[in-house]
Amino acid sequence: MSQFINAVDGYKYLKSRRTAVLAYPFNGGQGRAGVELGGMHLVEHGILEQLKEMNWETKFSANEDLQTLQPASDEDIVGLKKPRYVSAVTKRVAQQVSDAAKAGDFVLTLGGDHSLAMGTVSGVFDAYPDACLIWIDAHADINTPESTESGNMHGCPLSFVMGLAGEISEFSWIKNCLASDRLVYIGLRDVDDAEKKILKDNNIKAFSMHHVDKYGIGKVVEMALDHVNPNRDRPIHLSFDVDALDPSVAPSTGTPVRGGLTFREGHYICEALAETGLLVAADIMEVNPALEDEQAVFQTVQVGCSLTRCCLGETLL
Ligand SMILES: NC(=[NH2+])NCCC[C@H](N)C(=O)O
Ligand SMILES: [Mn+2]
Ligand SMILES: [Mn+2]
Repeated sequence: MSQFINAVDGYKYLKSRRTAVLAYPFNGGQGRAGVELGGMHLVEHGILEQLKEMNWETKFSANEDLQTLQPASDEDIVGLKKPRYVSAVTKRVAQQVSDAAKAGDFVLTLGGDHSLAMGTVSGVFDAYPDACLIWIDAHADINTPESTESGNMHGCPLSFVMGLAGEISEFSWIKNCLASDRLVYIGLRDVDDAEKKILKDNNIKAFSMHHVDKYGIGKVVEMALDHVNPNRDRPIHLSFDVDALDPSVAPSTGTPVRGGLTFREGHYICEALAETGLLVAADIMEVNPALEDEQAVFQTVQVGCSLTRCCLGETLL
């Protein structure tokens, strides 16, 4: 395709075969300790070497100093927990993601909890305003400050980037960058009543596990792309919460829900998106190595690494 003058090995929007790997040791968007260790576990499991082996140059940021962004006091705002900490961290995420995307790198974000996506989505859409977002999750993560029952901001990131969260001065840096027809979900099975109303009112396309069973994952990914990317020309941001996978596949995560994607369905999604040549960024979120036994942690970290490699083309022939 001639419009993609910088096409790099099938990745049409990248300027070189380089991945910016951004790890964020952050757990402030939810209540369970350990999720801050997820990204480094993927690194210790060898994700950087694996990508090098696949001929990707990697540029790694560990963001070990995130704690310094935590304010001394952080009172709830409209029921949101740790709002200032989440805002400060995700603001940094947005800047780093935007810089890397503008440099033409593939942006790989390793969480940490899913509130980090306030930053990744802000950053990707700053660099690529025409992008679309594919959100793989058991949950919709679109609660507003008013609708959230838990107050955990990992259940809210999408309402902030879609302009549904209302005016909160602490989050005034976040732009309404994501239109409702540029978002599609796959894997949903635990959606709050208030979130169902938000999805309906805003006409947001969602493929639940029911649809995966009904149509099969191949057809679901095709329908998802038809919705957000009908001409197959927009950059794609994939945000993958490992709790989309069945707990038998990815047990070490903070909010597991039974009846999830199989190992192959999860990998198929990553492969099919890599195959479009339009993928510019991927988030691998909510791996919590403090949960379940050693074997479960190994399995979850391993699956996080293999999903990542599929996004970067490992299994394409
Ligand atoms: N990223 C996640 N695992 N989110 C879980 C969110 C659960 C629930 N809907 C909430 O808002 O608290
Ligand atoms: Mn989830
Ligand atoms: Mn999530």
